Amino acid sequence: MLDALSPTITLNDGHTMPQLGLGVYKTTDAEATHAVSFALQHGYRLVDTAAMYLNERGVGDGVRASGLARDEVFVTTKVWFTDNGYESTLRSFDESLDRLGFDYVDLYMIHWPAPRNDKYVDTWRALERLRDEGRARSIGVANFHAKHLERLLGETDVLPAVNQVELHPWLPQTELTVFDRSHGILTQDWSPLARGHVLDSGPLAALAAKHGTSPAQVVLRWHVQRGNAVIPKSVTPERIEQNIDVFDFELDADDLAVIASLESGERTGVDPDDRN
Ligand SMILES: NC(=O)C1=CN([C@@H]2O[C@H](COP(=O)(O)OP(=O)(O)OC[C@H]3O[C@@H](n4cnc5c(N)ncnc54)[C@H](OP(=O)(O)O)[C@@H]3O)[C@@H](O)[C@H]2O)C=CC1
Ligand SMILES: O=C[C@H](O)[C@@H](O)[C@@H](O)[C@H](O)C(=O)O
Repeated sequence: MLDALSPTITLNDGHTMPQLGLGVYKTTDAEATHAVSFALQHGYRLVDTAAMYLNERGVGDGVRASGLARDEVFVTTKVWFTDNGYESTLRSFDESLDRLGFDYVDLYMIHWPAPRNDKYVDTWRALERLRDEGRARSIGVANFHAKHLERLLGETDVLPAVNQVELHPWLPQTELTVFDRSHGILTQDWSPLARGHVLDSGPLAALAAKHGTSPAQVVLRWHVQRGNAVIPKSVTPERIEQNIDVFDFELDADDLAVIASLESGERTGVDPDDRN
């Protein structure tokens, strides 16, 4: 069992969260169990799932199989947008906890604001209640544009701890990251490798050669060096190990300029305003 390899970040509610963790989107229960247990034994301490991934059972089993105690692992899950709304969120949360086999999660997030349904403020009130009850230690949002956050901040009492958004060299989300930070909200980057597609960019191969790393490590180093949290997904043992091995080298200003030149605005997922 390796000690924790990722530094932690203190959230605006005082809890600490590992900066880098494992994503498990598009993995079956069985794949999730293997990947989670392997990752936890190799230095990871955070796993990111969602009701929509249909693998919370596998994630819970992976945590139990790892040999770590529940309180050594930071588990995050999310309410899917079709369950946005007060009562439906409380129900969905109970179902997630049941599938995970835990009596709390470390971070519970609104998966998408789904602005046309106009239920994300009610959803947030349900999360505030879960936080008061201690069943969700921290609460956050995902896929929120600044305008969605502004509305939440204006109408509710508890600040989201995290805004988990699509972010990678093609889509660095600099303005949103600055907005989040100005409110003490930590940006957590999803699809940090643009689902693997950004890794073929020629300039990354040169940076990887310069640092004696892989292109994925260069990209993940860029994420952590910007001060964001990040959740790369892999079910491949060597990649799982490689992806957290990014805390002992530094990208310099020239490297950062090369990565900045990859910005194209291209998303791999939908724009949050279009998901309803
Ligand atoms: N809140 C939201 O709406 C969303 C949240 N997420 C979260 O973010 C996580 C990460 O995003 P995701 O979309 O999965 O995509 P990532 O950007 O993490 O890319 C994952 C892909 O890259 C491959 N890969 C991983 N590591 C390496 C490596 N070192 N070298 C080469 N290829 C590699 C993986 O292959 P393999 O597994 O075969 O090794 C997989 O195909 C998700 O799993 C989920 O937890 C994702 C999407 C939306
Ligand atoms: O967490 C997973 C996501 O929200 C998933 O729904 C999206 O990444 C989707 O595939 C998209 O294309 O936008």
